[in-house]
Amino acid sequence: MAAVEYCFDERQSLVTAVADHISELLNEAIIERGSASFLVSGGSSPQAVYEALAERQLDWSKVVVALVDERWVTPEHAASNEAFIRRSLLQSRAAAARFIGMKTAAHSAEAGLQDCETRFAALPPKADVCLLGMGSDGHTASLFPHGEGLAHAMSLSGDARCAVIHAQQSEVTGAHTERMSLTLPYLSAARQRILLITGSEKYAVYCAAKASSDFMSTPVSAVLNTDVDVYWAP
Ligand SMILES: O=C1O[C@H](COP(=O)(O)O)[C@@H](O)[C@H](O)[C@H]1O
Repeated sequence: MAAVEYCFDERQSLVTAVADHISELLNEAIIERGSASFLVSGGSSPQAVYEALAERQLDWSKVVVALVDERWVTPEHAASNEAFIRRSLLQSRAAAARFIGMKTAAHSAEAGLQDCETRFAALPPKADVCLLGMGSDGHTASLFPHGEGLAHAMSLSGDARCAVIHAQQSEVTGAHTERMSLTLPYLSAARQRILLITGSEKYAVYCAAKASSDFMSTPVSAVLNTDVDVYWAP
């Protein structure tokens, strides 16, 4: 298991390379298995990749797009990852894709967990592509350092796909500490993981995470312990 790094001089080349890689993988999945599943992250880093992907010629009607994590806010909220994916990815050609979000009508993430698990049961045991981001605190998806629920979400013995996380409030989380996340086992089962990182501050966090086995302090370290392609640009 290893992380393979692809470094670029500037962001546009990174965006094109990641969009090329993902569209190839989705296309191969459609040819080989008749459909493709794509696990997507929120955050600021992937926006340009999603906008590029939305224009790619793929049979998007055979693609299921599903979130890796969500803040427990309604899809109308400015901080909603679902809203972000609908705005950036599910446009143009990619509007034909099916979407699985995490926020339910339930008043809390705990109360919504079972419905969320039911939604994600529609996905195959191994999703085809999983695009992850990383926060400057070493979180990925909503696996936040020392978050409540983290040990359960990271436990390799469980077969749950979704988990509730209560992150510790920080500059990174803002007010949105109540989260739903895919579990480490389900993220790790994907046929291909891609970690997208931009900027020198995050590169330093990534290097430290790669050298660490303290998964509770830097959850992204657990992903770096699997086969993952890491794409970086300044
Ligand atoms: O909270 C989140 O942050 C991470 C990283 O986002 P970025 O803005 O630093 O790129 C993201 O991967 C995750 O999906 C999101 O909910």
